[in-house]
Amino acid sequence: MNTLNTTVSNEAGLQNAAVTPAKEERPAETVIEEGQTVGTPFSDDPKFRLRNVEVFYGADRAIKNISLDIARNEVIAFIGPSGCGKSTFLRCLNRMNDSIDICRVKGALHLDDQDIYDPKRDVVELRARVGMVFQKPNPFPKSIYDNVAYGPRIHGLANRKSDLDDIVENSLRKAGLWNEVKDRLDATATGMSGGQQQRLCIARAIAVSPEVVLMDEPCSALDPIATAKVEELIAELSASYTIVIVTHSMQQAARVSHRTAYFHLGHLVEVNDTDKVFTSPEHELTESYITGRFG
Ligand SMILES: Nc1ncnc2c1ncn2[C@@H]1O[C@H](COP(=O)(O)OP(=O)(O)OP(=O)(O)O)[C@@H](O)[C@H]1O
Repeated sequence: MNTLNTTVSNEAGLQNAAVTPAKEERPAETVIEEGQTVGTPFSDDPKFRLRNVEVFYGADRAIKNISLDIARNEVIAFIGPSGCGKSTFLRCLNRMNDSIDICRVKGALHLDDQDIYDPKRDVVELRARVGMVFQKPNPFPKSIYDNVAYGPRIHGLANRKSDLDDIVENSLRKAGLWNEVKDRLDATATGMSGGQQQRLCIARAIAVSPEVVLMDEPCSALDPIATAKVEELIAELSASYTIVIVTHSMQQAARVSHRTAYFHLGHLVEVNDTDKVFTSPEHELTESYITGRFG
């Protein structure tokens, strides 16, 4: 395995010196061994098997030799300082990085033993299996009904109007939104509150029966009440789906996830059960981050 010792003081210092002068107390001698994640990055029942993943934006390497399994039906949280590569790594899982011209992904990335980056792979079908919810709710400027019906329609999941009605109702129920919107399904989605819009986007993602839902800071634009609703929803959805969530809120990671992965400067430093990460992290850098010494 390619090993590179990187003193964090140098690398992080260069990147953060201008913006975080008060938080420079990180352990000066901490060394990140590239590709050497501590804890439990692997699983006996992986949904995703990701090996030696590297992501480049032009010549810049944003993800550095990361290997990780994401287990079936687990909720795993990605945490770490801004710019450490959480979103970039998340977007590899359904090839959302394909739309960025200068982005190149290397390594072996498998979903149920199928190569995600197989050139013959149908990316539309992949994204139906691996849905995504973004930071800002992004409903289509259409009715509530049409937002949820959109995916099932383009994937031909319903032959009759009554089947489509059932999918829409079930998805809105699972997203905890049915009772709030059942009498105004024809109203425009952009007139809903931010929290409702985000739950609508979750309903839209699950309407095509995905196996995985990726969430990139899904609550960052929501107030505490709407956040609590989305977190409850994540707990309920985890019975049926594999969920990967990027979050800046350590409290949120602690509340919703089974395992937590700590990223640092493009490295995956530690993956462990969430309780362990927040009570007795194995890596010095994880501890520094969760105790607020930097980030
Ligand atoms: N489209 C892009 N073009 C060039 N570089 C990018 C692009 N997107 C991200 N990067 C760079 O890749 C690195 C990782 O960024 P990424 O957004 O994945 O980090 P992050 O941990 O999700 O950050 P944040 O918590 O701030 O959202 C950063 O150095 C960032 O500047």
